[in-house]
Amino acid sequence: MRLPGRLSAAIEVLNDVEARKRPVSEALKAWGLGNRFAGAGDRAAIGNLVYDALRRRASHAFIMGDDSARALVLAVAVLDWHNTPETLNAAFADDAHAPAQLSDAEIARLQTDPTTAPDHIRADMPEWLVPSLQRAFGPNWVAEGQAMAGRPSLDMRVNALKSNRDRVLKNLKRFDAVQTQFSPNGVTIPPGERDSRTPNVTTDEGYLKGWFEVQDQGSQIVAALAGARPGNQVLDLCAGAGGKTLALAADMTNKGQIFAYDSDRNRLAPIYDRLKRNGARNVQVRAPLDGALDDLVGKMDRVVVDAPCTGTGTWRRRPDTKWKLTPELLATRQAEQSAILDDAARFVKPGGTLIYITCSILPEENDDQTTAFLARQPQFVVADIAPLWQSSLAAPMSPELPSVAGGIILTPRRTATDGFYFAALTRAE
Ligand SMILES: C[S@@+](CC[C@H](N)C(=O)[O-])C[C@H]1O[C@@H](n2cnc3c(N)ncnc32)[C@H](O)[C@@H]1O
Repeated sequence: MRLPGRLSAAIEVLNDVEARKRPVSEALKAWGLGNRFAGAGDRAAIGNLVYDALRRRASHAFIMGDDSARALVLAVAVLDWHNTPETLNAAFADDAHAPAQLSDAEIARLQTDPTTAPDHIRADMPEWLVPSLQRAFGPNWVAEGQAMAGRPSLDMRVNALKSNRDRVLKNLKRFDAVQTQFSPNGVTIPPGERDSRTPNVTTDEGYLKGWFEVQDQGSQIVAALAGARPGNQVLDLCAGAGGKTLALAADMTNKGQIFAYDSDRNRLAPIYDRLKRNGARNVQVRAPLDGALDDLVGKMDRVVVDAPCTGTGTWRRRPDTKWKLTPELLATRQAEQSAILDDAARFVKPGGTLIYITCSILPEENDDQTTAFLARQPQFVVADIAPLWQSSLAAPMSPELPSVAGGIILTPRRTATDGFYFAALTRAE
């Protein structure tokens, strides 16, 4: 397929997402199944167009004066992929699968000065979140939003139980993988431009042998900050598929014990295979049964709460969810978070630490939760993150990261990672 056909396909996929209210990944998959002539390169390019269109939906719709799928895709083709309207129209004239020619009105709209847009549109953020973003980032909130509308890198955590970073870098040299800035075990492949394909590293023999896991550097940083050390007793209370569990097991060099729990069996299911592939032998998976964790009360050195959240920190990867978030969903997640924090507190032994993590940038899910928890549970105090950072990570902590309540916030703009919140809460002796 040439670019005109790929643009038409991207328009079709976006219309399908809108009409059927289906997740974009599903719509892309369905398009691929219905158009088997399209090769891997075509599917990657169409995916890039669709995701780019959703990442900058508000600012591109402002420029075009139109938020239709066609307007968004044309804006990506010209403004992000640097085609000119003239070359597009010439290519469209030659291609039976092309969208209709760009009209004079569309070409004129593409000249719109984006700096004339209201702030939330320049930031490509839902307007109702502006007060939250201002609270989290002060005057930098527009720049933070703009960075959140970019493409993410592909990050991997080297599994020190089975390999080392030099070996993995050598193995992934063909993808131009380089070391991550902060995570001492991280490897990253920078995001490509336009129709570049993200490599499927999960077919690499190194991955299959358990040498590395795909994990955003932000997730690696917060797992490292959790400070799990060999010999510790650790409860990973929201273990899900085990991304953090595996990192904790490696930091503990398989010594001590991790208890991995999740209230959702389906989410927990992949952890068994992943533990095997990673050679993580100090993890006991606890299935969600009544009383499953009763024997752990008051005994844990670390309790990690990687809480269910709105996922606002991952909007570069799942930009469709940016426009679907509602105040009701946020309120639901907040209620879950405070209940889980209170549940988690009972497992922490005196002198132990409760680690609170979200992949959200919203203060309602972050500092507000920390502050409210400390008020409800006065036997906990917030721990200083600076020494944790210094002893666990490869580059200094930027003074921008600390939040008002004593946590830190990572973002694409600050750390070239997904958005994450981390707070360490220590129980008095
Ligand atoms: C952010 S995800 C965890 C991701 C995982 N730690 C990782 O690194 O791959 C949050 C998880 O919390 C789980 N969860 C939600 N409510 C819970 C509860 N009350 N107790 C334990 N887990 C819960 C969800 O099922 C979900 O898997």
